[in-house]
Amino acid sequence: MQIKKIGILSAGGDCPGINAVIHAVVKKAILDHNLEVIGFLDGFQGMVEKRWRKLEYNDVSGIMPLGGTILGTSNKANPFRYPVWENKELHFEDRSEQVIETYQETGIDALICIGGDGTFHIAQRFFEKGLNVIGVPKTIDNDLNGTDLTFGFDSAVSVATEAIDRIHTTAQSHHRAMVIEVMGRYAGWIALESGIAGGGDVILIPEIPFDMEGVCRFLQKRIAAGKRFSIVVVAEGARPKGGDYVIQKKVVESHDQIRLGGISYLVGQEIEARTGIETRVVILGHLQRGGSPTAFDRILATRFGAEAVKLAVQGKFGYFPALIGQEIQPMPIKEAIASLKTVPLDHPLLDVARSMGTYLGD
Ligand SMILES: Nc1ncnc2c1ncn2[C@@H]1O[C@H](COP(=O)(O)OP(=O)(O)OP(=O)(O)O)[C@@H](O)[C@H]1O
Ligand SMILES: O=P(O)(O)OC[C@H]1O[C@](O)(CO)[C@@H](O)[C@@H]1O
Ligand SMILES: [Mg+2]
Repeated sequence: MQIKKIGILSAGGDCPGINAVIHAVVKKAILDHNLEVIGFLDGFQGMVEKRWRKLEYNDVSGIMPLGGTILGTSNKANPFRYPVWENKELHFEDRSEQVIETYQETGIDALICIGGDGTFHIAQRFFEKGLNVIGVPKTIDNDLNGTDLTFGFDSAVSVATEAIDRIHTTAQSHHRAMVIEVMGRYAGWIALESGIAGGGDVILIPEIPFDMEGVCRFLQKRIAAGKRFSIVVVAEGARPKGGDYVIQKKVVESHDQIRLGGISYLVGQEIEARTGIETRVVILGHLQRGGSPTAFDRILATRFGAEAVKLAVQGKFGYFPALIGQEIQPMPIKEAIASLKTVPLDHPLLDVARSMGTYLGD
């Protein structure tokens, strides 16, 4: 089958590099294959509501370094369980048929879905319903299976590392403990990598429930050794042993309703109460998702975008381009959603952190 027209959408949380994917998809589609490209607005919401725009070559000029996504996104619009508010009451409806209608009406031959695990779940269901779907793996969390890396992760780690560097100097000047909370609900990749890059003294990740007493003992030992400040990097999904997540709010329309945030306050309060060390807390939050992608993410996003077009032209539907070692390889979307890619307890970076004298809370 020779394809003539493709659609593209970005769904789930935004992250640096989505525009670099759109840039690559549109350029390669037009330059190498003379395809027409349309972009659906706000993820699957735009397919349900029939909102899209044509993407011409000039529309993507200069967007590579821009954060966010020029198409908009939604992390609530699951067409199979679409949130509908009526008289302030929420109910869910199956709007998947509308997506299929939009796909057919627009005359696209393939749909490129840029997203994380949630988006890939939806994409896989549409693939099983007969749509020609291709995925592009996005998420700052790096928790998608089947690919060594997702784009967005390197940018988030860079932002978090710079923040830790800045916090280091004020911690040092005031002889304080500083607790920095980074994103990562169930996977501690951002905390682990930015913690190592920023020289964190303590790194707490969701995969290793932490011992609060151990954290306090460790900080006191640092003081006894003449280190008058400490940096504690904590993932938002980290939990004390026997304890639970700190939930900031619930988003009722979401598949995973909980939004985490605030574990750093608990850790900071406990440090101050148990050790008397003056402590301050910083939550980086959505700063980690905003702004310009790193050069690494621009290149990875460009490789993914170009490969996604290649997969579409080859008719390799139900697949996404994955980074395996240095190579980009086609991987079934199914593979990516089989389970979440958390930090394995025997991961070499954990050993590296320990060898640097970092305490991991266990
Ligand atoms: N397991 C699932 N099965 C079906 N739909 C899901 C699932 N998880 C999430 N979704 C839906 O997929 C959409 C996007 O999910 P989510 O907000 O987690 O973004 P994502 O694509 O996983 O990217 P990220 O997690 O990086 O933000 C939401 O509409 C959500 O309701
Ligand atoms: O943008 P929202 O809805 O606050 O979601 C925040 C969540 O999304 C992510 O940024 C990406 O999945 C997580 O790290 C974080 O827990
Ligand atoms: Mg997700």
